[in-house]
Amino acid sequence: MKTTGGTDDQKRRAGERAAELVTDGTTVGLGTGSTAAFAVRAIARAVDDGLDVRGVPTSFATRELAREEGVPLVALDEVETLDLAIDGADQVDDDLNAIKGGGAAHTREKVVDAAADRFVVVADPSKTATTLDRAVAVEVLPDARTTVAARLRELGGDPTLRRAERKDGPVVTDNGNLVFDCEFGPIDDPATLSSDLSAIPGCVEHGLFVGMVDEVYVGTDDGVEVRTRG
Ligand SMILES: O=C(CO)[C@H](O)[C@H](O)COP(=O)(O)O
Repeated sequence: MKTTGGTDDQKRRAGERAAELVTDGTTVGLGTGSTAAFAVRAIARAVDDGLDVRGVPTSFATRELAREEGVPLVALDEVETLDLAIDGADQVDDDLNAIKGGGAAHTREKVVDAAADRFVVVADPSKTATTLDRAVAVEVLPDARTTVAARLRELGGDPTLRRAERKDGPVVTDNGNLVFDCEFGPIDDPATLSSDLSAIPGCVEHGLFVGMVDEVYVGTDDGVEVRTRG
């Protein structure tokens, strides 16, 4: 489920500006998606120039990209905290709450992004909104998909099992689980919805990132707009 309407130039500006935050000795979370990929490539160029960093990938796809580009990696289970995480988003509201999971990587993304001292989202203008209203990705244990779907409907959601492209059947996450895309309409109270989703047995993780983002770098046609929480 890709939801982006931004241009590659906008994404590149955001990703490259965020990569400038990486300094010598930084342990950096490497996000997933086309915008975060620009940051990963920029970090790789800095590594080529002698920068000493350790990247923590948030997905199989990002691990592959970082390896190809030459970013030194450390596994998620080897770090307690990170200095910085740079990640994309599907939507960000005025309070810097975000919806993630368009690449079905939101579970590891949330672990990495939450463990970082500073979490920067890289985005293009199509991702910004006053109120979150995109479908929320919900990763579920396969055997819990029926009960979780029922609980999501009780919360007012309309869940659809995410289907794979170029494979018959559902998307299977890097963790071996399934994903619902759940429409809630405009989300007026993201914090309450986040807590309600987290409380569903069998919900491994959902894509609402509430109160986690420190800054959003929005790449535009002629620069980067920096939004800061508070
Ligand atoms: O949350 C994500 C993956 O799970 C991505 O960061 C999000 O989907 C944005 O991707 P893109 O930059 O390609 O639009």
